[in-house]
Amino acid sequence: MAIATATASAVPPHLSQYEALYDPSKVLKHPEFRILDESAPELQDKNANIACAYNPAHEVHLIKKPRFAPRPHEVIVHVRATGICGSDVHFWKHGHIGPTMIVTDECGAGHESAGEIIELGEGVTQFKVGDRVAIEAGVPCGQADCDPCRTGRYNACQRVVFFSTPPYHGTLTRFHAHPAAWLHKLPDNVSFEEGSLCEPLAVALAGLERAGIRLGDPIVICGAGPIGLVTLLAAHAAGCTPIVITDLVPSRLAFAQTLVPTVKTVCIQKGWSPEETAKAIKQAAGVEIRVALECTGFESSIRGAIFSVCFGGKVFVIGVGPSEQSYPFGYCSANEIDLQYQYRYCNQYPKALRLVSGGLINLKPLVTHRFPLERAVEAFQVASDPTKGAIKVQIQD
Ligand SMILES: NC(=O)c1ccc[n+]([C@@H]2O[C@H](COP(=O)([O-])OP(=O)(O)OC[C@H]3O[C@@H](n4cnc5c(N)ncnc54)[C@H](O)[C@@H]3O)[C@@H](O)[C@H]2O)c1
Ligand SMILES: OC[C@H](O)C(O)[C@@H](O)CO
Ligand SMILES: [Zn+2]
Ligand SMILES: [Zn+2]
Repeated sequence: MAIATATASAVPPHLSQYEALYDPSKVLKHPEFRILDESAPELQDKNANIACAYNPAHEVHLIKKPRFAPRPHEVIVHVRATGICGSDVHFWKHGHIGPTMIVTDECGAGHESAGEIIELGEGVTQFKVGDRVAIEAGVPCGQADCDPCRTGRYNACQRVVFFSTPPYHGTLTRFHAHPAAWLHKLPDNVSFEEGSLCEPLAVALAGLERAGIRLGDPIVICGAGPIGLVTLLAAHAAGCTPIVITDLVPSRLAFAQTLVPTVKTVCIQKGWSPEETAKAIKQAAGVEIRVALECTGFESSIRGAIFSVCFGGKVFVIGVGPSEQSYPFGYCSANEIDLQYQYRYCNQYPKALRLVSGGLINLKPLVTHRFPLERAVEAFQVASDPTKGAIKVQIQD
């Protein structure tokens, strides 16, 4: 399914306000809009709607966006914590994700956010000013003529407004307008920082759910980046054992062991064949592996995962890599290997918040670097530089 970047014509009337609100031509041509350098006086003004954006010239900078009044059924959130996702960095560095999500203009980053409601639009009854919320960044159309929305698999909605995917500005901003229906109240014992981390956790939870993970499943997780690590935390909470995790970078595997000391680590050596990768994984597991949760998207890792699971096993690919890849058809066919893929998530935020609030998943250690909003450009540089050793870089306001 080509991931459509919603255009004005495709966005139904009730979402057109987002097209208007977030369409670059409406934001970038607004009299208040400007690109800010580090000496801009606006950076001293806590009422200025500062945001962080990337553009087709592969620049990332601070911008001043207009402040918007809440529309009916919408609220204004003072965004207090935003995590930088690898996808934000990818849009900045490469200008696209897959064949259709292209940066054509300045586009605000960020889709892992939580904050405090400061203004209610008409008709909002489920929240009050001061409520603390996690922002679900994908706002589907909810129309009766849209099967995915009508059947609840709204991550497939072709009219979705996914904030930070062009043309929609993201939630890495001081003040963000959002439909109240796509906010989730934070339990009192869940911080803004944890609320923002519920976005990558939602990705992992959707993967475990659709992969049919069960108590006692022997699994391998390929890749120990933020997604692989939240997947590790979720799989451990779900009672998977043994869990093997792989990566190319020893420090990321060491970090994984601080999160789940019983995890078995495999450092993939350059030049290993997929069969050698699988052999190392199987040796580390000591038992047959039923499911591989692949969190890199790279062909070599996916192929290694295929050879590592048992007859009738499953490779569930959360990673997003090159659009065209090859895989060992004959081996998959003769071993009844199920291959499954995932695109974002649906219906996961309430579960994510329950697991964090209930103490089953501790996300706090994932945040390794924190920056104030005014230093978001520096934060992006740290997030994009593997030598800095960041796992999750958070921007807080
Ligand atoms: N399906 C979705 O909805 C969804 C949502 C968010 C992110 N993602 C994707 O998940 C993937 C992981 O995201 P992330 O933020 O953790 O990325 P990341 O780049 O921070 O981490 C990827 C990790 O994989 C490791 N790696 C690379 N090649 C490897 C190999 N051959 N074997 C083992 N490890 C290898 C890297 O060293 C790195 O630590 C990305 O492809 C991202 O686009 C998918
Ligand atoms: O966490 C959600 C993912 O990063 C996004 O779907 C990205 O891949 C495209 O916007
Ligand atoms: Zn993301
Ligand atoms: Zn829809």
